Amino acid sequence: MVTVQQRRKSEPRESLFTVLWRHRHRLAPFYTVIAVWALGTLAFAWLTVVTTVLICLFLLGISALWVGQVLDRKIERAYARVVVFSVATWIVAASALGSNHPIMLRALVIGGLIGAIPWWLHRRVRAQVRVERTIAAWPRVAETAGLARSRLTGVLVTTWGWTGRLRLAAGQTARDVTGRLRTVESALQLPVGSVRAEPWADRADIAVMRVIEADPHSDPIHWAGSPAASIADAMPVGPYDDGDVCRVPLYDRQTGTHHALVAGTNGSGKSGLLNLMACHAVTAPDAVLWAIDLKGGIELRPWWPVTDWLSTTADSARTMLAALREVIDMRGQHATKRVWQASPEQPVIVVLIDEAAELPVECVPDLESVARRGRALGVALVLATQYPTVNAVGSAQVRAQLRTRVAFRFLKSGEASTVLRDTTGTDPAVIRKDRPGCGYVEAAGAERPALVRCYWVTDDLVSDIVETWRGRQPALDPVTADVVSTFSLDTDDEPDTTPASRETEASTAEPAAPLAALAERGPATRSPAKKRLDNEHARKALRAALSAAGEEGTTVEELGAVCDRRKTWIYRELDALETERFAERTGRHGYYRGTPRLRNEHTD
Ligand SMILES: Nc1ncnc2c1ncn2[C@@H]1O[C@H](COP(=O)(O)OP(=O)(O)OP(=O)(O)O)[C@@H](O)[C@H]1O
Repeated sequence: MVTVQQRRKSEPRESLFTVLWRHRHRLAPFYTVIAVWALGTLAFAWLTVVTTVLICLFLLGISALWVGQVLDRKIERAYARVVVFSVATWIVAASALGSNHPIMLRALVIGGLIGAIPWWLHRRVRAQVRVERTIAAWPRVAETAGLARSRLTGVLVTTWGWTGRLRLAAGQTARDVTGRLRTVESALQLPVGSVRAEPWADRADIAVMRVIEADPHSDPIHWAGSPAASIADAMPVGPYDDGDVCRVPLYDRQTGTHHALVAGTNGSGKSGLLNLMACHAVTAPDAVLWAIDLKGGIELRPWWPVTDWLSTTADSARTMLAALREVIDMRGQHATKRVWQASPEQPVIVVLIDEAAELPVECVPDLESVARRGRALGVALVLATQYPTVNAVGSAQVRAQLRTRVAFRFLKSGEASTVLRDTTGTDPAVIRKDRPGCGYVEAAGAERPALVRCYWVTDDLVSDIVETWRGRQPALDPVTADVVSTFSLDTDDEPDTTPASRETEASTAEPAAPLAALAERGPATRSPAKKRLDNEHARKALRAALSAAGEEGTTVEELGAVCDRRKTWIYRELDALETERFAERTGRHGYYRGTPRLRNEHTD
């Protein structure tokens, strides 16, 4: 029997060059010192001191920019800048004194040693050294794991571990690697579950191997709050378990909107993801948010000030879907391009539906129609449900249109296939219960079968975003606005004041004239058949309401009810009135009043 030692002896001896290359990260400070000495020698031999200074200043400028771009940690940037500056100073001095001058040599050796210590202690370098050892040991590991003759190449150390390409022997595939992950972990003495493998899309004989040394999913990851520059930008959902960020498109300019199905058991993180999508939609300058929350508004109601339409009951959801269907009809008739081109003048409508299974069955034809035709006409549907059965999402037709799929935790293994098209290597039933927001994502550009932890948007963050973005959403395009204006604004579309609280307010307060008229009219329910005020009358009503609001002022919601318009229209008009100095904000948040100028105009 051949022992490990005998086998090692029989292996061919490596050349000095291979050894120096393999240990390049550990030996980098020595290589740098030699390179600096050589540059000093060249500068002394060929350049004047002035030329050397100019070249060094130029290189210092470039490296300062480069360091700022490449290194994300302050301490790393500081280290790099000190090293670059010291090297430049030494080369300039060497161009005057010569690099073999005893003082220069002493400075180089001492400086090199001082610079090398933080380098050797650095976490990433130590990780790199560990990786180099793994690469060296790979032929033996591969043999033990049944992947003989495979080679580990292109290894990169990441924040969370390392990633490499496994070049497989003829006949081996990525599936062979996934089947042997536990053996590989054992041979490399790594924790269970820390090695992942995925196929390489371009070549069947290459697998991507990832080793996770620190788990990026161990704690909730708060949303960083970056606004979307456009709804056409893919939305960052959260990091995969190797730290790469998963991005999901809600819309793209070539193929239109991407409808989505979000499913998982209760408490698995569906509403969290809807909140993340709401952040994306309300901060994008070319999208408006419509939302149906059939949990009575508990999840999406906080977004109401920045939504264009929020429904919290089955009845108003039915109205919204009927309106959407008509919007699509009209957009289709007026469309000049094959795919809706989102812009602030013609925004995409992002429709979030929480608890889609609660939608009344009468909605199904409208939902089917919107799912089928909305893609090319700027309507993005996102359905969240605990039960991803055909019935829960309306029909097989609707489900077929939901091209983005997100599967959070399920109770049973088989359930994954009701959401994900490809369940190889994924099992949402084994997602840890204490990791809400973890799930598998299938979307254009996000096909990896790896776990993602969605960014978490806290309630405080939702309030902050709503306050910051209030009034900044685009107005609906005229075609859509015309259609929407013929649909009723049900009482539950105005959830800041429940019907009950509105009754109390009406009986206790003494509202200004137009608002009193509203109170007399009762709750703001309109029949779908009733036509709205035209724009001219709505503008007159707005001016009258503002001038009647007195010093106290009035809210956008109340103005919306008086003028028969949604908030985006009111905000746009208020902006114009503010510019003309006819309206102003009172000191109280969200309250507006007419200026003396407007009041005088009205008295006249
Ligand atoms: N991405 C996340 N990161 C961290 N914690 C999360 C995340 N998503 C959700 N949670 C936590 O899990 C809880 C439940 O999440 P959520 O309400 O989104 O679940 P759900 O799937 O919508 O549940 P249900 O179907 O019962 O409404 C949240 O209150 C929050 O504490």
